Amino acid sequence: MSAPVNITVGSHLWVEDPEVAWIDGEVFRIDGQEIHVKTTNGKKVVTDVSKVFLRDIEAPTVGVNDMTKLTYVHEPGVMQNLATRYEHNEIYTYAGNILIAINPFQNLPHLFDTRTMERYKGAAFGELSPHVFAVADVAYRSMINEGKSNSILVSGEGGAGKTETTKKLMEYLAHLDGRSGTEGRTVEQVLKSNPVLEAFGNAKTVQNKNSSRFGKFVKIQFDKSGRISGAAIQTYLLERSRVCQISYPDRNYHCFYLLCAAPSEDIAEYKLGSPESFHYLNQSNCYELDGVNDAHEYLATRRAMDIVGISKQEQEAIFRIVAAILHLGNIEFAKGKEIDTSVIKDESRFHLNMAAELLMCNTPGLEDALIKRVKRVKKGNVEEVITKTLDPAAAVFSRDGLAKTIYSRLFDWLVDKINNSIGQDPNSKSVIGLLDIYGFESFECNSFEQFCINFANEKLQQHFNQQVFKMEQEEYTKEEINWSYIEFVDNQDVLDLIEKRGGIISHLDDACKFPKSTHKTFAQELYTSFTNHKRFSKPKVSDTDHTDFIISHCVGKVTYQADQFLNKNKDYVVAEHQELLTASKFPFIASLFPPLPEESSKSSKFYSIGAGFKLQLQSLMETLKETEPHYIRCVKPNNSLKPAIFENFNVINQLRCGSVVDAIRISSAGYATGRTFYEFLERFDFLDPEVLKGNYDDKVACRMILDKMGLKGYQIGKTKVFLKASQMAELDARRMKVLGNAARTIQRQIRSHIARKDFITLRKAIVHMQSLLRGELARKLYENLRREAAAVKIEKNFRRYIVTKSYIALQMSAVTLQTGFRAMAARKEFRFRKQVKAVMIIQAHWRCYRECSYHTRHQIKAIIVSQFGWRRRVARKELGKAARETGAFNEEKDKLEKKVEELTLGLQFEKRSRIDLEEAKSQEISQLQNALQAMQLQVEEAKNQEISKLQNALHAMQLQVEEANAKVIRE
Ligand SMILES: Nc1ncnc2c1ncn2[C@@H]1O[C@H](COP(=O)(O)OP(=O)(O)OP(=O)(O)O)[C@@H](O)[C@H]1O
Repeated sequence: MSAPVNITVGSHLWVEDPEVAWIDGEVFRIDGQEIHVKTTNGKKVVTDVSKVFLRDIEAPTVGVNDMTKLTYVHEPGVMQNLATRYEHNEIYTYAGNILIAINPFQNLPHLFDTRTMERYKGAAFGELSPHVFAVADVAYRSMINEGKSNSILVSGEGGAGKTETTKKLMEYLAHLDGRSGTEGRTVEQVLKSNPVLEAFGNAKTVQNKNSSRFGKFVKIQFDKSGRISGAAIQTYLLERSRVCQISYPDRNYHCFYLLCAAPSEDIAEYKLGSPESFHYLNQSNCYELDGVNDAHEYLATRRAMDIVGISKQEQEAIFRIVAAILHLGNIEFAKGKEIDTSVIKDESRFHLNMAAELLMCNTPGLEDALIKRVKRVKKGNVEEVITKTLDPAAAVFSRDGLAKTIYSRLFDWLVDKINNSIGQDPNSKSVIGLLDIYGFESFECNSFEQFCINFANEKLQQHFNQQVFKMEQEEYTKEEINWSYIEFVDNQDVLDLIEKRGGIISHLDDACKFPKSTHKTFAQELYTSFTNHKRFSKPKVSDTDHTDFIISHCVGKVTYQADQFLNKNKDYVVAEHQELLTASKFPFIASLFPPLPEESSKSSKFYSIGAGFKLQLQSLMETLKETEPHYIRCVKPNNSLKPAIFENFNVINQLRCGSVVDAIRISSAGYATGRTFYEFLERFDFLDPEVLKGNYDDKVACRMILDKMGLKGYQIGKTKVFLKASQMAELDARRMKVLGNAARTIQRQIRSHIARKDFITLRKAIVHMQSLLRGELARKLYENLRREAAAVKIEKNFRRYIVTKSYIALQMSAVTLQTGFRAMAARKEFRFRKQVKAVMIIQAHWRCYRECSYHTRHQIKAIIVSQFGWRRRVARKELGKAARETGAFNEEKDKLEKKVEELTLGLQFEKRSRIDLEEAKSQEISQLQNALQAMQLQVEEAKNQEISKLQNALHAMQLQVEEANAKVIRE
């Protein structure tokens, strides 16, 4: 970092401060090289001009998105910018190619919700505020457009937020995939498997209560159409020592505590107790995590296992092993009767039995595997077997070795199982790799784990350097463009020190192979071999027994304690352990320890963890080299008390570890893109139609395009065009515009063509469908009409039948009635006639009688009259004669008169009786007429009643017929 030269009195500067790293102040005096500054905390500082940095007092109050835009790129400026942004909850900032992600230590849901993902989908890089989604989107688009695999390297110190960031990246890629349901579940499966991996691979550390104790590289595979088609998780270097050794405030792997908090039936089955009762857990007095309920987590882990496809039996087996490891840890050893021998303490027998029961191997077998070693010594042609009992310390070592071996095999099994459940796509050509690997570690006590972690980080740093600095700058030189070189720390020498033949790892392997080696001889070897190595040193301590050594890593010096290096580097399964576990009656355990070939099963074969890790890293680097890298550097603020969070050296160290400041410089000074003329023309030739028409040399054509676009400050090398990120962005924007227009025109044409084609097909289909439908409708209509006509006909016939039937019935009844009436009338007539005849006869007789009597009377009368006359004449004659005889005559006359009078009276009486007879006759006739009339009325009434009954019946019948018709029509 070079100091500014244009400093005057009144300039605002950053000066170093022993407490807060950098503090700002104002220059009040300049004495040659000495600068006098009044700092904002009221101090007056005198410092050298080379140790101060100009402060941009006009810097935006909310900071800048991309630190290449900072007026002054230097450490305090970068720190200030990050701190300002962090205060505004802006946790992401670009530093050239790198995304700096500061751990917010709080949930910021608005930053990661689906709407935010949608916004970043396809958005041009830099268009929106910096975000982890933008990095994932760029990687995805680059993979799709360039057909090249991409990788996102997430680094940072423990607890900086690497794992969380990786999860967000996966969530975004799953969102881009946009599928739900059973398809496209790959990334979700990876995400869902996290709780399982975390339960077995994460633990509480000083820095992070959920620290991943293994490195992870998740390869997300894509098919030709850019859809996720598979994924694979590769894990690195699980911290095995943690299983047996922890110190406050760390915890062991979460799974042990989860099992101790399991439901009572599980606890009873595995004969477990509280974590305090187990040696592997009670070495640290920390058992619980703030805000975490282990009982709930146990169930959540079980659920996650279900999702990942780990069967219930497998889950039982897994937790059985975890319980067995806890019991193993409680086996203690006492000195045996013979010197340098050991026996299992009586009070540990319970745990020995439990461990044997859970591992399903016989107890004496386990006891022997823990404390006895069998050696085969060849004497001539005879092989002699010597059994040696281990001393207590070696037995403890053997016990811990067994626990670690079982645990690491279990972890590897889990990773394999998860990979099988996710599924890989063998045909996938494009991959996005997400690397979540531990950052540089430098503690008070650094052992083999820190050595490996820091080795991995040196490797990644080299990869980063090669990508960002070395290759780029080498290319500028090769292309002979105007370029001022930026110094960067090349770490090849550190890597040589560690991994090269004759380096620390090979010394370590040699020491491991040589039975008499100790950590002291190993350290001594290192001291002598690397006395003059500028990256290696020996601490200046008076203690001659110490075995520490210092490596000057690219981020600073780290002192390692070599005393556990040999033990920790050895990965082998003791032959006795292997034999015991292979013979386990528990198939799951036996499958974790498949039988070894005959010769290797007899002795324990050593496998170097360091060398294995080196190979793993080499393969990882090979993979990364084939990908387009993107970097995310996670930073962990010291505390959450804003704004003082950055006023500490730790954060500065993290930025230095990531070479953040240098990366910003190179990004702002360098050229983000260098493309060959061919590539450039292939991408941008259509920006200048003249280039397309003419037959220009590639270099000239490139220049023509760049000039036409009005770009300044680009460089044209021997074979490549070099552009700054902003220029590339400008060209890309224009390209996108032209392509967009062209695409729109093509789309318009194609859409109209497709639409027309679709329309014609649709119309044809519709017409066809219509004709089919119409035919169907007509057929239906015809059928309906036919049915209707049939119904009408049936109805008609039915009605006719009903009506005819009722008519016939009516007619019959009418005829019957008529017959009845007629018969009655006839009888009546007959009776009447008979009566009339009788009456007439009576009348005739009566008249006859009357006439006769009249005649008789008149005859009598006439006779009488004529008699009277005669007699009168006779009388007269006699009267005359009497007159002559007078008296006699008068008397006679009186007598006669009396007789006349009597006759008159008789006549009157006769008349009166005749009248009476007449009256009686007329009365009888009127009575007969009345009776006839009444009879006629009765007949009429009966007839009417019968007719109305018939009519009602007819009406009801008609209703029935109509109803039947309606039913037929409805059907
Ligand atoms: N983006 C984020 N939003 C909210 N909290 C976060 C975020 N990133 C990290 N954290 C918090 O920081 C803690 C540590 O994060 P994480 O486990 O990702 O760190 P790490 O870098 O992977 O650590 P280690 O190397 O120890 O595994 C998380 O448990 C979480 O509480």
